[in-house]
Amino acid sequence: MTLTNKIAPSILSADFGKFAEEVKKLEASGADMVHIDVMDGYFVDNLTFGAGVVKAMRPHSKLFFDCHMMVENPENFVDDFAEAGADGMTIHVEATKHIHGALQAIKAAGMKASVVINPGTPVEAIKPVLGMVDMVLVMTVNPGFGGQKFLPECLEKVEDLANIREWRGLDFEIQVDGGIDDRTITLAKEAGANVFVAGSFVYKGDVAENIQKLKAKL
Ligand SMILES: O=C(CO)[C@H](O)[C@H](O)COP(=O)(O)O
Ligand SMILES: [Fe+2]
Repeated sequence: MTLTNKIAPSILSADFGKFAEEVKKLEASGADMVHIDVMDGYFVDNLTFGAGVVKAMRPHSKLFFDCHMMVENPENFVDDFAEAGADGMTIHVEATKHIHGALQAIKAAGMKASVVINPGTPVEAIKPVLGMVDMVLVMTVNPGFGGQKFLPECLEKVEDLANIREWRGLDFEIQVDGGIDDRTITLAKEAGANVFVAGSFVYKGDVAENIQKLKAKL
């Protein structure tokens, strides 16, 4: 199975006053998707934006809108995000009592359905849903804020997921998120990840140049 390597810049580190311009710039700069960090102030200690902002950005880009839902009970937001034009929703196994049903609802709404685990959550917690997801996100920082230090101990879970995928003949992608730069991306790739979220690294300086620096490592 060959999975394409992808760079997913996180607009969490972009200028919140210029999202239309920022997503256009990402498309012109060779980004493969736009990573949209939705935080509710409950699941994590930070509050960002919701479906209204996704809807406002939608006319400005054809890129895949990859919504990382750091919200309690993400199943309550499926219809709003589908209507807003989200392409995929990635939901935390820690945030719902009904992970299987929530993933089913995302698929039924026509979006890609993905699951995410925090640094303290084992792969075992998501084994029952691995056969139904498009992507597994392994957090490499604790969720809530950009600019944190990469946690290398999370890569063991990336390796385990890549092995399970092979044994079971599955085809989900493996994404990493948190502290990805032009050094840590290589560690994550070697562990078996193929989708790389990067916020602070991409937005420190020239966006296009930084995306190319990451792509050069893949
Ligand atoms: O989900 C996130 C935080 O919860 C962000 O996507 C992530 O932190 C990206 O930012 P950086 O590359 O600066 O670590
Ligand atoms: Fe994220």
